[in-house]
Amino acid sequence: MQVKAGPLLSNINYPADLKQYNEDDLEQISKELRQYIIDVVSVNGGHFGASLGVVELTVALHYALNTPYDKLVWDVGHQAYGHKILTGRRELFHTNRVYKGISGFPKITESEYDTFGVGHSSTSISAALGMAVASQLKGEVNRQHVAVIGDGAMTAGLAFEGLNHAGIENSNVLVILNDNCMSIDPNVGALKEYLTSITISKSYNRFRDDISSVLASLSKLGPNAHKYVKKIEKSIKGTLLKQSNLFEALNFRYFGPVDGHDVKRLAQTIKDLSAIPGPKLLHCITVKGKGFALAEKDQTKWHAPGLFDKITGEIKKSIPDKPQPPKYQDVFGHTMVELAEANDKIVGITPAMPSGSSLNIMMKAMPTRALDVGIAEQHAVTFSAGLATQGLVPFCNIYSSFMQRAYDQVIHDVAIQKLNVVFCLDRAGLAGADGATHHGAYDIAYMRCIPNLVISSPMNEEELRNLMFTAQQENIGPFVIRYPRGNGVMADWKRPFKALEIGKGRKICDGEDVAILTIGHVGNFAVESRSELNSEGIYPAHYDLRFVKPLDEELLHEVFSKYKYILTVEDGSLQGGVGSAILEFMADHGYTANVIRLGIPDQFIEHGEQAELWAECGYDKQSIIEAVRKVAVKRVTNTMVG
Ligand SMILES: Cc1ncc(C[n+]2csc(CCOP(=O)(O)OP(=O)(O)O)c2C)c(N)n1
Ligand SMILES: CC(=O)[C@@H](O)[C@H](O)COP(=O)(O)O
Ligand SMILES: [Mg+2]
Repeated sequence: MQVKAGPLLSNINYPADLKQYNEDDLEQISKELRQYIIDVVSVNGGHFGASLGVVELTVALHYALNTPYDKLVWDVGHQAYGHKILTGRRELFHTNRVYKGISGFPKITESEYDTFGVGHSSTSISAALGMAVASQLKGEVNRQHVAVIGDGAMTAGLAFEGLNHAGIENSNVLVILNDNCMSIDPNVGALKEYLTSITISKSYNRFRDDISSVLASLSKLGPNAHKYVKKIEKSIKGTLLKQSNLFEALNFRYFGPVDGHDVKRLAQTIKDLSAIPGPKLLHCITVKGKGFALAEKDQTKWHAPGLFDKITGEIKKSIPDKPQPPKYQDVFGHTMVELAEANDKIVGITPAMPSGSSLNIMMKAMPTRALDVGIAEQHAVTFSAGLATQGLVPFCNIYSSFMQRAYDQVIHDVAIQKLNVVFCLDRAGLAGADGATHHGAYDIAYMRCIPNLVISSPMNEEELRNLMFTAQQENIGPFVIRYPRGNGVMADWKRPFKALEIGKGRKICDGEDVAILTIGHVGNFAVESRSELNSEGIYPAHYDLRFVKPLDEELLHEVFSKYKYILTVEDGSLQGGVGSAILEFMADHGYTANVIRLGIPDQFIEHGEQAELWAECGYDKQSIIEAVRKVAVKRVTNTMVG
């Protein structure tokens, strides 16, 4: 749905248009930009609070900088809607995150203003530094390199690796720390406490005022201004502040805290800072959800609320004809509490996704036994390993695509030492509207090659519970359970726990000619395909593998000795996935059969509804029907039982 922009915003297609306006118009432009984001996101969905919080910062940056010559890098990118609207995509913004529409994150192929593709957090400082060093090496002059990073993203080790390096490079990098005290859930950790303390500390406020007056006089001082700043800095700050300010100690010049909603002052400050060479950090205080009262009040709920009524703030729920099964994440959350009540060794860990993983259910019920460790996947894994060395049973819940960050930790800290860590990989498979950066496409392939791991995937909620129950038993070793974004299939999922035999799959039905082998939730697509195929006289067998590793060899010997065609279906990359494992089994045991593999092809899949993407990749119900039809022989009658 197309939405009309306000009178000033409708004249702005690119930053050059913005620059035609007077500084005094920036407030009105910010107002219209904020309203435009509200208007579109309310009917289209997407991330919300983060973009509202940086409206003024976005306007100020594009007003003060010379983008795209100056390089502006957004961290995570979920806050970059204003940036998209001001850089040639206002008219397209209604297609944000829609299948074949524009991406919800900055993307290098989408616009020259998107300097770096993002989606995963905490990359901005390293990327901006890389650009700044490249500028130096290429002899480019007067180019600014700006990283805008949130306080949540700043909790990651990667952000500190970037700061640590930038502090000795003397490159032209400005880090803007967008501090709203929030990650998706409230931000956590000692850094957050430090940022709060410098925000309220009197000496820093005094320091901020001193710096502000220096900056105010800068424009009068001309091109040699930075020399004066250095001199004054020396006398104001001395070693005392350097020692007491984390960023100063890392050789950054620290400015702030400043009001991140005072657009005019922000624009002036950014212009002034551009005249100062070397690494600088501007600490901006903003409010996530700014300008939409409910979003300011419940910032977690309004991080990405779905569709809503922009007047009443009512979040719209699509009303299904029948009650929906629960989300896999909620089954995980409730089951954690049940298991932890019975087993006091269990601990829950999430790197900054309490709501997304539903570990918040356990955090509420057992606050000392469920921990949010910040956006720190590597730490989450090694911390879990540490817990496991002491006989505890950590359930470390990480979205499949974010687990890519912690690969070495899985191998080096957990698998080699065969520690009892349970990895619950949520959002495994195609994640939907977040697109290529967030699809959990690779976990099967990248985990399958690691010795000592058990890798499993439940076909429904009961299986998820039973796999969790199985994984927490003593001396099981590292255990991976992968499950997708969204709902399961069972109304009555809360059934008594049952231990599953590791490496054992199950036969769902016998058949003729073709055997379908599935792993995880996509097994339901095969079940759904059956009635249509049966009505045509086609009767494929169906097996749910349940374990990717170890494979159920007995089951596979049965399949290869009975069926001519074997169709594998997985919600993961074909390269190195379950289908590949079946081909390896076939080669290792000298079988010959026609193995047809359905899954994610060797390309990055863009954004859209999950169902659209499953169809595009060719492993939804319809694709299974078509693949089986191509090879199966039609029978007039059949005696097979389902
Ligand atoms: C590596 C990684 N882990 C987790 C996430 C999920 N995530 C997206 S935004 C976000 C919170 C970011 O907080 P902050 O940087 O402060 O930005 P804000 O939303 O507050 O503006 C998280 C945890 C991610 N995108 N990347
Ligand atoms: C930007 C980001 O990484 C998160 O906000 C992500 O979009 C969450 O995804 P879910 O909605 O699947 O929790
Ligand atoms: Mg934040």
